[in-house]
Amino acid sequence: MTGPEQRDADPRADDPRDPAPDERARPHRAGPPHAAAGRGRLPGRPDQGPAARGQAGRPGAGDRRSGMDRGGMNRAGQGRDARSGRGPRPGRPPSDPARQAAYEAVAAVHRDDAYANLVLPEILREMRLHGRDAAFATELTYGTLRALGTLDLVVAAAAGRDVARIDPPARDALRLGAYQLLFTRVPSHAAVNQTVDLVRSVAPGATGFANAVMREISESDLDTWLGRLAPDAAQDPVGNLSVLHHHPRWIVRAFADVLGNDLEETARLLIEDNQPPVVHLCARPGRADAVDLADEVGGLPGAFSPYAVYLNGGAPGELAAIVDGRAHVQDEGSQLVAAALLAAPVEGSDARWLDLCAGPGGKAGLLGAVAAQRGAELVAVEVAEHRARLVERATAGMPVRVLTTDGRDAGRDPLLPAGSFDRVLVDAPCTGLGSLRRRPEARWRRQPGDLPPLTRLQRDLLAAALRAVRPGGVVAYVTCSPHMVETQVSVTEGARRSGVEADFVDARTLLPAGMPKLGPGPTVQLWPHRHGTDAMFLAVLRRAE
Ligand SMILES: C[S@@+](CC[C@H](N)C(=O)[O-])C[C@H]1O[C@@H](n2cnc3c(N)ncnc32)[C@H](O)[C@@H]1O
Repeated sequence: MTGPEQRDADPRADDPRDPAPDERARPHRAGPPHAAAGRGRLPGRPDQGPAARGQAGRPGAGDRRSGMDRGGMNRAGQGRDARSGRGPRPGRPPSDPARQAAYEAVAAVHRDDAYANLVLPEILREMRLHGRDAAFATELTYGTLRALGTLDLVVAAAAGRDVARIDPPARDALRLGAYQLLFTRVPSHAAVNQTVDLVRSVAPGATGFANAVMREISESDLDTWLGRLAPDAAQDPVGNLSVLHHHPRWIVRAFADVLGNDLEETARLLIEDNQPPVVHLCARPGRADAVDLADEVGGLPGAFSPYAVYLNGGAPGELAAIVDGRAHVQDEGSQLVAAALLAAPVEGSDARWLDLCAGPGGKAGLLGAVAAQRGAELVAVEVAEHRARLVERATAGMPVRVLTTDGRDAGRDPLLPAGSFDRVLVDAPCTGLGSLRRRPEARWRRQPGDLPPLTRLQRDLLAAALRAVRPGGVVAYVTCSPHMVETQVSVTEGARRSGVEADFVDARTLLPAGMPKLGPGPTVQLWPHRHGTDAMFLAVLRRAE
């Protein structure tokens, strides 16, 4: 992806809400966003086997580069040369290239803390996989990682032991095999044989074990396994949803809390979270018009944001409009919350805007484009040096000044003086639970223990924003998480601790007319299953005169 929203190894491990670089647009669904098919089989493809597909493109042992060459960095920012996992052994019969690629990606995610959306494209490139093979490898990787918790229950039940007690290479191969058996149309015999071949090449001692486990899994279909393994819906509804829809229990609980404990709606959200999102473009104001851009790229104008275009397919990074800076890849929800900051009425001066958490620059790209139209200047603050450079790239040619500094110092830092900005955006670092569609492994990596440090940061950043905004000016507080403690609690606490008097603006009035299901206000929570966007939260505060 060439757009500014590309995520890299993330020092803050915050909300990776942006479209994944390898993400391909999926066909747009007509009509309002709706719950997709339940827990049935996902689209797979008939297995052709390595013989039918030929061996072209399979790298020999000599072609294999070290893990460091692909996938680059892990979450800790370490190179992958320290990887300890086993690749296929020379001379052993490897499985087919698509499955091999998926195995390598899943293993890198678990072994090296890699991000699937970064590591998989590298592996596909290295293995020279394209077309159907690349699509199959992507489906296997993303599907396996999304459904991991449920797959692990199945593998453990079939193996008669917890997955923690299975050798990691065999465990990852079995997870991929179970996914093929239960979630795709790959014929059972092919899923079993290919998985056993894969285990033979990565964990030869476990070949017989893998064969037995795969055969046991293949004895029952997904519904039967779920019926056996999911807690009873009447006794433990959250646990039941957690297994049925492959989300950790604490995340299901958090979503249900925000959705008023409506478990049917919670299920619709979980189902939507398991779908790859449609890729959205933002037609940059003054540089492109959304309707014209939709024509140009063969997409559809967005349902809500005046800047949004839904892509129908293809690689967004290759589009001329992206390459020449007329558009960038950005979820429609992100566009809406950035535009809401600009829609809030302010009296008097309106030329100094601040983006307090700007990297990698998606919203700064939109705010900067409007600043150019309105004769304003945007100061974009980002604490991480390399992300600040991404903001510069995303806002090239716009009236944007990028500062690499800590946003918590706003209102004290002479470069960000108190009471000097007319509009301030706090797009706070968060758990990213609102964009689980985009990062298949994220739901299993995130832990409740991530919340306290993030919420402290959120409150401090909001307090700094309230110090930096002038009386009568507005602050938009945004997260890509619907978790109550990151939204309502952080806003209330941040505002209280700032010592600055401020009032809520009804954020619903700042969104396009006719948007459905925005709740009672004054804050707004967007949802994938209601609006087709990431689950963005928006609160708008006006500093008292
Ligand atoms: C949710 S992301 C912002 C996304 C961005 N607004 C966009 O639309 O592309 C949060 C950003 O805040 C940055 N950040 C974290 N702590 C910060 C701090 N104390 N001051 C400034 N930026 C910070 C992170 O590095 C990260 O780039």
